[in-house]
Amino acid sequence: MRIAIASDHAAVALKATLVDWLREAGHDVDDLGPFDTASVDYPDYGYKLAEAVASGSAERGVALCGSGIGIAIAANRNPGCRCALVSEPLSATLARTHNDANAIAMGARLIGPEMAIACLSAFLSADFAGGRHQHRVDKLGSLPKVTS
Ligand SMILES: O=C(CO)[C@H](O)[C@H](O)[C@H](O)COP(=O)(O)O
Repeated sequence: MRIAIASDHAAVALKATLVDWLREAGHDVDDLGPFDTASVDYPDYGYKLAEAVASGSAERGVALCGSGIGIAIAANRNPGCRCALVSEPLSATLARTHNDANAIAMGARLIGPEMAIACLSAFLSADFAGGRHQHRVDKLGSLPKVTS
């Protein structure tokens, strides 16, 4: 599977760990940066990550920052990106089965590499269940646009 991954400065080390794990598992990885720990702004990398999954250049996305919160908010500004903030594997599975999430966000200052790998593994191995969940996911894409 082609997977895009991006972080901010707080999650560069976790990103490197997950890139290695993904490549060892046979995935094609687009590492969208950053590549050192100089301070950067999570909206810029959430934007890039969302663009990769929304455009179809990546099938799945992984978004990382200190808490996972900021980069998830940024990624979800793109209507083509459904990014779920997770910290344990059941939520990662449900993000796929119920929400058809195409990206997950995790917080490098909140969970360790083993838990992050467990979440990512669960996310990548689960499929969207469809059925009653389909029209709910469809509604996410057709909610009225709020301008104020
Ligand atoms: O968690 C984050 C945003 O939700 C970021 O990764 C940052 O860690 C957070 O904003 C704190 O910023 P800092 O410059 O690393 O103190």
